[in-house]
Amino acid sequence: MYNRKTIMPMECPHKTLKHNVCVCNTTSKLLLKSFLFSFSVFLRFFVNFPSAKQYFSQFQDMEDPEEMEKSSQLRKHARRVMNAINTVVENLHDPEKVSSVLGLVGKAHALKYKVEPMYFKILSGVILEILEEDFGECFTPEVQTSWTKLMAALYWYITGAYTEVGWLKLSSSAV
Ligand code: HEM
Repeated sequence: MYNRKTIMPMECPHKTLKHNVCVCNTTSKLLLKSFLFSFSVFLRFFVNFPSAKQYFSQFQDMEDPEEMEKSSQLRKHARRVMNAINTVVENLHDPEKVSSVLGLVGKAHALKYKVEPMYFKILSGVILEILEEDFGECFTPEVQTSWTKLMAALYWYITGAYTEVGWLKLSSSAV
């Protein structure tokens, strides 16, 4: 069973930076597959940015984090997000695959769920925040740079898909 202390080994073997973007497959895979990690990310995301809940029918009116925790929709989405990011990490050597995975995510969120793209940027910030808090000394400046680049790449591909489908409000409204 993973916990926050064990999902990231003390000596992260991030000697093989891929395209200068990510840490290393082993570390990030363990991390991204960790339920605890994805769960902390999404709880904080929805507690600190409650307007993001508007897209989720099951918990849009919930305020109590303990109640939100039980939502199967929240859990399922957290898992999907981490799986998608993990697929990106595993395919950093293959830009076409990365583009196709994130293109589909972008198009679904623009056309089907109509999510304001700014929420992707906010979510990236929360992911980076929790990584820094939970992994302290393992989150070295080098690792931080890698994750920041990964998050920026994600945002770039996803918003590229938004633009492709004609979503023009990329720098919109307040949260
Ligand atoms: C990197 C960030 C994200 C990734 C990789 C991601 C990934 C996914 C995936 C794979 C699905 C299922 C796709 C489908 O139905 O075709 C999904 C569904 C969904 N996503 Fe995201 N997502 C992300 C961020 C967000 C954000 C920021 C929001 C809103 C604030 C959001 C709202 C939704 C909603 C409402 C659904 C449908 C949920 C349901 O039907 O239960 N997603 N997401």
